[in-house]
Amino acid sequence: MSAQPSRATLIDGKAFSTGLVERVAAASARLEAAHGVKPGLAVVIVGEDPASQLYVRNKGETTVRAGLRSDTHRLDATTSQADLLALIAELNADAGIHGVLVQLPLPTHIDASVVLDAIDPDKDVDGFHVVNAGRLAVGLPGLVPCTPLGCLMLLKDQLGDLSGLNAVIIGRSNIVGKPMAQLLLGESCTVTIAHSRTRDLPAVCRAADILVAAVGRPEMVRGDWIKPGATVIDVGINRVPSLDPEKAAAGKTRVVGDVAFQEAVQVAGRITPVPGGVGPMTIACLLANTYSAACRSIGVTPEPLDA
Ligand SMILES: NC(=O)C1=CN([C@@H]2O[C@H](COP(=O)(O)OP(=O)(O)OC[C@H]3O[C@@H](n4cnc5c(N)ncnc54)[C@H](OP(=O)(O)O)[C@@H]3O)[C@@H](O)[C@H]2O)C=CC1
Ligand SMILES: Nc1nc(=O)c2c([nH]1)NC[C@@H]1CN(c3ccc(C(=O)N[C@@H](CCC(=O)O)C(=O)O)cc3)C=[N+]21
Repeated sequence: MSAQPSRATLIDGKAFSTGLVERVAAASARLEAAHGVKPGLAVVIVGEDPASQLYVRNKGETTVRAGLRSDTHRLDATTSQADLLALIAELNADAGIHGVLVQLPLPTHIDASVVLDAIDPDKDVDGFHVVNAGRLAVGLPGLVPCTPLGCLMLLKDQLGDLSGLNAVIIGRSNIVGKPMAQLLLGESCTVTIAHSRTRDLPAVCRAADILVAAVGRPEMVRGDWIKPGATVIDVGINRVPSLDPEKAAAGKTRVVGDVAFQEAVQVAGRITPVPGGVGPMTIACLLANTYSAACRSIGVTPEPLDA
């Protein structure tokens, strides 16, 4: 008899996010009944990037399904930075809007950091404003970036107390890697941030009890980079040609993560799939942040939304 290879438990971000969206919907309905305030999210998209259009549509649909207000502002790719800043100023001043998200990437003639820092930090539901990055770094309450927040919720749900665990994050972007590191440090993990200059990345990864891959390179993390039993969170969303050569020739694509899933699933203890893992959590956390921002705008303490 040959030994069965062990298979990791799948972390079902899609199911978790459905529950989180339901909790946001219920808490928002109570907020509206008690205080007459319906949380409102404004999403601004500049240009026609098809992937961005898809995410923006998903966000809008989920927001409306949760009973929140959702406004989408579609601006032409040639919109000037000044016109974009003028729209943000309007949204900052709009009492019916509690969350403002400017979809990234922006066209190259616009300076993203200027635009992100023009958003009122208390409406910055992406958590990208320098003030919110600072609050997270020093441990003050603030709006936390949605993708790392969603990863942390999944990790706590799976593992409970994270203190003392070795966490390795591959990627040091301001929107995923750095805030993920801050959150895990806040949970008393021993945190390593790896990036393109890291020496012997496979060896660094093999020390991880928690491995978060946020690289943007399809299936870069191999099975033999993973410590047996580790928890693997795959943030990557990469479009690659379809496996079927005919479909690939016709331009059909599929989505894969930054982790070679078929290898990793044989070694890891738990792993998020792509799709159906971190992606849906990002959208659910955006709604949770919009709900919290709406509460704080009227001085109400948000209800806890953890499972
Ligand atoms: N699921 C979701 O909701 C979301 C998914 N994503 C996905 O997550 C991934 C990361 O996104 P983002 O953080 O914006 O990406 P960035 O491109 O901003 O950052 C990528 C990071 O990976 C590092 N890196 C690149 N190549 C290597 C390598 N060969 N070895 C080690 N490190 C490397 C870079 O290092 P260096 O700094 O040295 O260049 C950089 O820090 C993407 O696939 C993106 O699509 C992003 C946001 C939300
Ligand atoms: N200001 C800003 N904030 C963002 O949060 C932001 C952004 N800009 N620009 C683009 C990235 C990417 N992003 C995703 C959101 C949801 C899924 C998602 O729902 N994914 C599904 C479907 C994946 C698919 O099939 O395409 C899944 O993984 O199951 C993915 C990626 C948010 N981003």
